[in-house]
Amino acid sequence: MQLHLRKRYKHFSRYREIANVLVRHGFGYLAQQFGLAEFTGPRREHAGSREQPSLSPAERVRLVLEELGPTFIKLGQVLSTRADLLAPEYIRELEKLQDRVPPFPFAQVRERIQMELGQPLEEIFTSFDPVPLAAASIGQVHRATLAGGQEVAVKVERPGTEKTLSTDIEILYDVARLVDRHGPWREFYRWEEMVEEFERTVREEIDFVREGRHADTFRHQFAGDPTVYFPAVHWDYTTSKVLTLEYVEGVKLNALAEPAGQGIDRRLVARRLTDALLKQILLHGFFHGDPHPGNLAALSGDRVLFMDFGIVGRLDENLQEQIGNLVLGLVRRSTPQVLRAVESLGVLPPHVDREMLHRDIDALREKYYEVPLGEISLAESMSDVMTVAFRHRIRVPAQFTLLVKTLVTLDGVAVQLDPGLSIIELARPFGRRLLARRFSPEGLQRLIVEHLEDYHHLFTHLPRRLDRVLDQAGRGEIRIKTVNPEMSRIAGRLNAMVNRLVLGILLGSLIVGSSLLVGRGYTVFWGLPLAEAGFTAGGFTALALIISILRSRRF
Ligand SMILES: Nc1ncnc2c1ncn2[C@@H]1O[C@H](COP(=O)(O)OP(=O)(O)OP(=O)(O)O)[C@@H](O)[C@H]1O
Repeated sequence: MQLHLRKRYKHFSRYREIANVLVRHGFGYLAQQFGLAEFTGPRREHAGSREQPSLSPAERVRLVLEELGPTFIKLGQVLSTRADLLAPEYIRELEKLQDRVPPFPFAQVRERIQMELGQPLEEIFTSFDPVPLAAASIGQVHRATLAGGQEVAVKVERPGTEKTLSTDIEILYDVARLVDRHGPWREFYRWEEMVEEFERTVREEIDFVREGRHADTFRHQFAGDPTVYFPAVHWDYTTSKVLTLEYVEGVKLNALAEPAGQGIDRRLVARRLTDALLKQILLHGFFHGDPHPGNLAALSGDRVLFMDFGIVGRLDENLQEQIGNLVLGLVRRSTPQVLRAVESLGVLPPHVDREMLHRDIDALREKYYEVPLGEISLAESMSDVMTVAFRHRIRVPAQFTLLVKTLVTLDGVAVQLDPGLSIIELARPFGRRLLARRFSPEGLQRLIVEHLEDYHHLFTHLPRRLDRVLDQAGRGEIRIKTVNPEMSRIAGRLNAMVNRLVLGILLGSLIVGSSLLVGRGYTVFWGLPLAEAGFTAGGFTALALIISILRSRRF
């Protein structure tokens, strides 16, 4: 297997780094399969190998990704949402991937701000805390005050992020194409497509203008809602590499340790958070894709603050409809309906064992049949569904897996705040609303208007066509013609074979017949002996037979 030559030399040192990390953690065979073996010496595998027999393969995968830096950490985090692709032990390990890194120096923050905003830091801000509030691999957040007096949180991109990302993504593409062509898993996964999807996600995440727009969208959708809050964006001080947000002080949900701590009603916060996310998912089709407790805080009056809008999920109408069916299924407690919706969401592999799939689906139905709605854990039921998808290699859309991951994260956060909370119970009114919306006069009208042209065509032509068909049926004149292109090819071949057989028999008879007539003195026209005439005819027949065989390329 050969990697693309030009790229190989352009990114030589990075390739070598990746190969060595793989080998060090006992994945030398993978380096080989990914075409990276040439970047490591054969001895290194043993000399540098840090493989610890006590660590499971999943743990070692996590260590590899952590060691390879931001792109691979992100890759691992994205993969941790793909319960349809990876076994549960890998998902659990990848979920642990930490994006905490040492902050980059304040001098670089200052330089970046001046370069991006075109003014020295001191002219824009009256105060700027050089110690970041948080530092991640893509950026770090500083607290500051604008010249106008507004308190802000400034997120600055880590220098070199773009370059490292581009190199790593080029390498990932290169390896993916190679694996698609020769790898052992090419039947099941389209690796290049997966890298494309990943690239789209991370590029979106490192573009702070997009993140700002996401924040604005949420702010707009929840304008006037006193239960949740989304910080405002200071667009004059925002570029793709610097994001300036209104600073909002709250109690992070991961710091809400005491049941009655900090005068906050944990149950109310849990309920409001769940409600807001369900609204985003089921009504707006646009949701916060990373609601972990570090990205959420409680404000006074138990208002929920959302932060970090780098990862958002979008549900197109079709997906929203299927998810709507899923929720309706949950509300009606009809597991078959839930599973039908999931089945129609996914891409079934060509050789799926349908019988086994249905057996698994039945087992799920039985598992949840007797359980009261309020006691069903959303996280558990979703992961059960994803396990079935994984077992049968059903590929589900990335947006759906992000949704599942979001719901599972929400389940964790909300249940920790209020162990008695049931997301499924809270989804019930949305289910009703969805039903009402779908079957309301406006909903039906919208449906009809959307399909008006199709219906118009159908209704204007249908009576005439129906009339003609019924008329023919009445006269017993309906003929059904089946065309099988394979059939006519086989028939053609058979014809040729029979012709050759007939020629062969004719040739045999001519030779035998003519031999019997030799020396008998029988003649045909112009005194030509009959036996010779027979042999001549045999010669021509033999020639025709040879030509026919040669033309059929079956000599
Ligand atoms: N508007 C804000 N007001 C107050 N603090 C904020 C605000 N935005 C971000 N922060 C603080 O900065 C931290 C990191 O912000 P954010 O999550 O956006 O950065 P990140 O680099 O994407 O981090 P991660 O990927 O780990 O979530 C938050 O956890 C919070 O403490």
